[in-house]
Amino acid sequence: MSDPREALAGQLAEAVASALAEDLRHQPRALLVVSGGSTPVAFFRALAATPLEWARVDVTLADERWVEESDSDSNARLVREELLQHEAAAARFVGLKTAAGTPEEGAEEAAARLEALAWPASVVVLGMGTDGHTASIFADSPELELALATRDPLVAVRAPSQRQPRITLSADRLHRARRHFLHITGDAKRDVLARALPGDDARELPIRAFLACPLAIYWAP
Ligand SMILES: O=C1O[C@H](COP(=O)(O)O)[C@@H](O)[C@H](O)[C@H]1O
Repeated sequence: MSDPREALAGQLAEAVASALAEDLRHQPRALLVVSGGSTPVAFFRALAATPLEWARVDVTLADERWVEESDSDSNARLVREELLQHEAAAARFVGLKTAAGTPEEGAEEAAARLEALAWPASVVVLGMGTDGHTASIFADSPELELALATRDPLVAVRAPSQRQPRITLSADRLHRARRHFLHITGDAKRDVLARALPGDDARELPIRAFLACPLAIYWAP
């Protein structure tokens, strides 16, 4: 039997590519918002190998750690190394990290970059941590209420549970997409999602902010 996580990544890549192709039939460019972390690597590799009019695709991130792109924790680095390859090398990537020293100082420039993109996004692919966070919307961050409520596109985040400051697309901006996918693997994340589904307090489990809209859940053991 094939590796279930590889198979899941392939199925997700197929669904995302087909959504992008569908939107490209009636608009000049399509926007794809992806998450970082470890889960998306197999998905990025599968998507990068998929034929598509990539030169008409913009890619940005749901969130970023405020680290240099040379840092192994950089989500931009992950996207460049794993997604913007092969067929997908022609896509245009717009990162969230700027030259500013802090996400608070860099948020305005990053927001201006986002405003130049064609919203609504065609697809947002969310991830989720075992603490129920998604993007960089963390239950323990002082910016939690802001990230869930603001109409601003970005929020600078300093969560005590995280080593680095971060920047995240707000829940409102992440909602501005035609299609939402959640990509998770493993029993621990399945159990967190099972706990999140019957409740509605996104301050406890931020993933709940995305359970009230259509969300295609891609899970494998
Ligand atoms: O910190 C992050 O975590 C989540 C999940 O990451 P994973 O390593 O468990 O796959 C991710 O969705 C988010 O973009 C990332 O910055």
